[in-house]
Amino acid sequence: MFTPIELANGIYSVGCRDWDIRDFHGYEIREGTSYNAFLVTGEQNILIDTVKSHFKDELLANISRIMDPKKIDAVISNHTEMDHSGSLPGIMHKIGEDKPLYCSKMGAQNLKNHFNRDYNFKVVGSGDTVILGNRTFSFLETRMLHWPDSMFTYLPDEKILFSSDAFGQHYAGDQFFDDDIGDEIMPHARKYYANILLHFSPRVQALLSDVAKMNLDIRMICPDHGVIWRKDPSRILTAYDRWSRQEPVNKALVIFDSMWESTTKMARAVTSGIESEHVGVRLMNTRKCHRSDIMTEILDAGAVAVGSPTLNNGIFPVIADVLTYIKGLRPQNKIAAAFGSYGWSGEAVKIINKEFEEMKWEMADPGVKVLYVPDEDDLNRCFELGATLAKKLKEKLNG
Ligand SMILES: Cc1cc2nc3c(=O)[nH]c(=O)nc-3n(C[C@H](O)[C@H](O)[C@H](O)COP(=O)(O)O)c2cc1C
Repeated sequence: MFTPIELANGIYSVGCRDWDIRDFHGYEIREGTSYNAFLVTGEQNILIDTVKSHFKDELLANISRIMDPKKIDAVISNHTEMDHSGSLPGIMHKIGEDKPLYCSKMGAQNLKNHFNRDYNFKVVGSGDTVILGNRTFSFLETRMLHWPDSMFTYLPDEKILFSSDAFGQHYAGDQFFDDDIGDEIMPHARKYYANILLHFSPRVQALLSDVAKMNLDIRMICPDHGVIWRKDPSRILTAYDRWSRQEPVNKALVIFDSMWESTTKMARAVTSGIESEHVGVRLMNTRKCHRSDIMTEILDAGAVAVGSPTLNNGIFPVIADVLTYIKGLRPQNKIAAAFGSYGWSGEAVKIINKEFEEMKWEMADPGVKVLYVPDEDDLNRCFELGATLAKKLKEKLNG
C-alpha cells in the first residue's frame, strides 16, 4: 500500500506497489513495480487511472484515507491496459456507474472491449480542455504510446502531466520521487523504454516535438509506474529524446547459446576480436541473461553478434526467443554478424542472417560456421569476425 502522498495542493498519489511481481508480460522485473493512480481533489474529485484488479481494495483504502470514495465525481482513464484499468469496474460500481468516465475515443472502445459495459463515456481528444469544479484538465492523445487508447492528462494551473505509461519505470523501491532516488532510477527508466516503447520511437520523436511546440510548462511528470519526476522532469524528456533517436554508441553485444560449448568458444573469440578494436563489448549468454536485459543493452549498442548451434535444422530455441523479442521491438541502426557450430546441415547462421535482414540490420560479414569443435584456425576466423564488426561500427560512427 502507498500511504497516499500529496504531490501538490489537494493532488494525491493513491496507487499501490506490487512488490512480488517478477515477470511483466515477459519483461523481467527485479524490484517489483507500482501501479500509480492519482486523486485530484477540489470542488470536484477526480480519479486518474486505477490499478490491477487484485489491488482494488488497496486503492480504495488509500482513497478512503483522504475522502469517502463515493465522493469521486469522475474518472479519467489515460490507458486501458489491465494494470491501470483492472480495478475500474469495481471503482465505478463503488462511486456510481453513471459518473462520467473521461477517455480517448479508442479508450471508450477498448474499455467496452475489456469490460463489456457501456459507461458514461466522455470522449476527449488532443487539445480538449475540461473544467471540473475549480480544476482544469487538458488532454493529449498519444496513440500507440503504447496502445491505441493512450493519452496524457495535463493540469495547466498546477503544471502537472499525468503521462500514463510514458516516462515510467518498473520500480517499487522505498522512494517516490526522482530527487529521492537520484541517478539510480535511470537504468530502470532505460530498461522500461527499451522493452516497452522502443518500437514506437518515431512516435516518441513526434510527441516530443508536439510537446515542445505546445510550449507546455511541465513542473511535474506523474507516470503510471515508478517514481514521480518532480525535481527535474526535463531529465526524462531529454533521455527519451536520446533513446528514441536510436543513435548507436561505440558498444557491441555478443549474444549466444550453446549445447556443448563449441559456440561458446566461438563467442569468446568474437568478443576478443571486438575488444582488439577498442570497442566496448558485452558477452551475453541467453541462458544466463534475461531477454529484457539483452534488449536493454541493445538500445544503444551499435553492433550485435548472434551465435547459435544448429539444432534440428534450426536455431537454438532460446536464441529464437530472444530474436523474436528483439525483432518485435524494432531496434534500428545496428551492424550485425552471425556465427555458430554445427554437425551436418548447419542452418543456424543462414537463419540468423535472415533475421538480421528482416530487422534491416546491416550485415558486417556473411558469418562464420564451424563444423563441431572449433580449432585454432576456426577461432581465428571468429576473432576476425569480431574485429570486422568492430571496424565497421567505428567507420559508421566516424561518418
Ligand atoms: C539434439 C541435437 C540436434 C542437432 N541437430 C543438428 C542439425 O539438425 N543440423 C546440424 O548441422 N547439426 C545438428 N546438431 C549438431 C550440433 O549443431 C553440433 O553438435 C554443434 O557442434 C553443437 O554446438 P555447441 O557445442 O555450441 O552446442 C545437433 C545436435 C544435437 C545435440
